[in-house]
Amino acid sequence: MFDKTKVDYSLYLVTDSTMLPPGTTLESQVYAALQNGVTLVQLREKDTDTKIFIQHAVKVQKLCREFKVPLIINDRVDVALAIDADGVHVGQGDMPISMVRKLVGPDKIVGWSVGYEHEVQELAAMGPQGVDYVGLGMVFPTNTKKNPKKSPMGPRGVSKLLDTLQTSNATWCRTVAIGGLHPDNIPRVLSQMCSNDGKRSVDGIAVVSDIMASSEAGKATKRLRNLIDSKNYQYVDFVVNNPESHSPALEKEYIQVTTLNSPLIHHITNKVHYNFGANVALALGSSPIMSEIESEFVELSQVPHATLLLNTGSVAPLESLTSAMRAYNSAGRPIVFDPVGFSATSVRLQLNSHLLAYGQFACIKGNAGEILSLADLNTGKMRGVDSGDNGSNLSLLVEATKIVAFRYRCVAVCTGKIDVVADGTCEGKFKLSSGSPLIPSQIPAYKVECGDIPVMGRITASGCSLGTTIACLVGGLSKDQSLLSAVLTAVRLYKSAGYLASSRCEGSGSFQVRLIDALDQMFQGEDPQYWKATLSSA
Ligand SMILES: Nc1ncnc2c1ncn2[C@@H]1O[C@H](COP(=O)(O)OP(=O)(O)O)[C@@H](O)[C@H]1O
Ligand SMILES: Cc1ncsc1CCOP(=O)(O)O
Ligand SMILES: [Mg+2]
Repeated sequence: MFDKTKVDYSLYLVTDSTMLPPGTTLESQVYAALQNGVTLVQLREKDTDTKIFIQHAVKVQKLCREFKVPLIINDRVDVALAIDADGVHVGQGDMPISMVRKLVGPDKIVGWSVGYEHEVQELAAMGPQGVDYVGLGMVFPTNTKKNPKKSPMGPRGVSKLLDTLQTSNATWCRTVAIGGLHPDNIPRVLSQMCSNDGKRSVDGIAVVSDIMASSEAGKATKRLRNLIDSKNYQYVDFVVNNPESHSPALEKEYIQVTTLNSPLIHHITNKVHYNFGANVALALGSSPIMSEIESEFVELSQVPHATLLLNTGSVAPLESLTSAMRAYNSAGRPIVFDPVGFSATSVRLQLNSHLLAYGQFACIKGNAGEILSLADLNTGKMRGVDSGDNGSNLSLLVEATKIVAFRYRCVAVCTGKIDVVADGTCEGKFKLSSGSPLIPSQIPAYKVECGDIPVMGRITASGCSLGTTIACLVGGLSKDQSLLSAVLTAVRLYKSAGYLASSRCEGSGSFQVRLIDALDQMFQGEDPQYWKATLSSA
């Protein structure tokens, strides 16, 4: 009998014998998985005759006992009782939890599939005698569930369910994330799935096809085991921690390295920003390419120092944006994300939420309306792409920027009269079960300001072109330099250039030209007095 309070949920194999590769059996796959680090097994064999199901269950149970790993039976409470399994897992449409518990008794493990906050509240109301753990999902679409009833929730959706577990004090209940989890997304989702209080992350992940459909199930399991145990998600090929303190001398070094490396800045952006963005990149010693040609994305992402600026102002097709994101994430190259008009329309909200669910961004930048919306702190709906009345008090904007940085494990930038920068990367580290290395309020945040420069907010693509500036400095990074410092340098450079240009222009028309002049001069020149914007802790 297992002490169900001591179950290790970290790597949960859910079986499916419909996807076995030739030459393997259900038992051989389970055995290879048990040998290489699976910590819990669920026998889930839909549409199998009871007799055959029981035959498999007895064999698998024997294997699990050899490795001291609990065996959970999916759906079939009768089979679980018949073989004295260690527990049972039921879905929302299966036998009610109260009946399951009555049949299996208090010591067996009872698991429940959960996808909505009200289902979490329901389990919380049952108390500890109800559900012992929940399968949260589906995180992403998966072919092991026919006609999924729910749209994929992504790591953000799981985090919301973790929030509900926290707010409903279901402290006893453990959690596993399930649905479309594979090596290319597991580190990312493990680093992003966390309650907003920073205290609870998932206790593990459930996988199906990566093991069951693999002709090398043992090797596949070991790879998953290593990803989970690494507790580290280094999503770009330079450091995401920030050992050095920021200084003008450091900024000069970052500018020099950008000039030296002349990063390729791949823009997928809105039509308004095209020309302006390309010229800003050139002024900053970088090499712009504006391309929505999907068939060249992988090739572009492999160019040394390639960086993607994903700006959804006039949205390109979702498939195109997603494939670009996947290419740069796979290449370990940074993506700067500008979700223009994030909540202005349901189309934009859905598109940007999809991108946030499927990709990792090095930097997410937006105006006050966009950042407040991303942090679920926007009282109203954005009107168009402009920030709206961003008279919101600075402390709210700082809080929102920290939340965005925390949720998406990136450096977040909120623009306005005062720009806010927050580093939620937590040095790429994550923890199972016990939340995040940092909670939102502990996220380091900075202010960059240079007084009121109204003209900066009155030209279009000025925010977009800050995105280009950030992409240039981030793209130029060498291996031992830090993401945060590159973003801080970009924001201070751009704000200072805006100040300089505003003192030279005759109005918003000439401001844009003067801005490029100022960027060009400041980037090439040695005049520290141009760097008027101040950086301070927020
Ligand atoms: N009133 C202002 N004073 C100083 N800088 C500003 C002001 N308004 C905007 N900016 C700067 O202009 C750029 C665009 O900011 P914002 O208008 O918030 O973004 P967007 O163009 O995406 O709506 C940012 O670099 C920001 O720092
Ligand atoms: C006007 C407009 N419409 C779609 S994108 C865009 C430009 C937005 O640029 P920015 O975010 O820099 O103001
Ligand atoms: Mg903008």
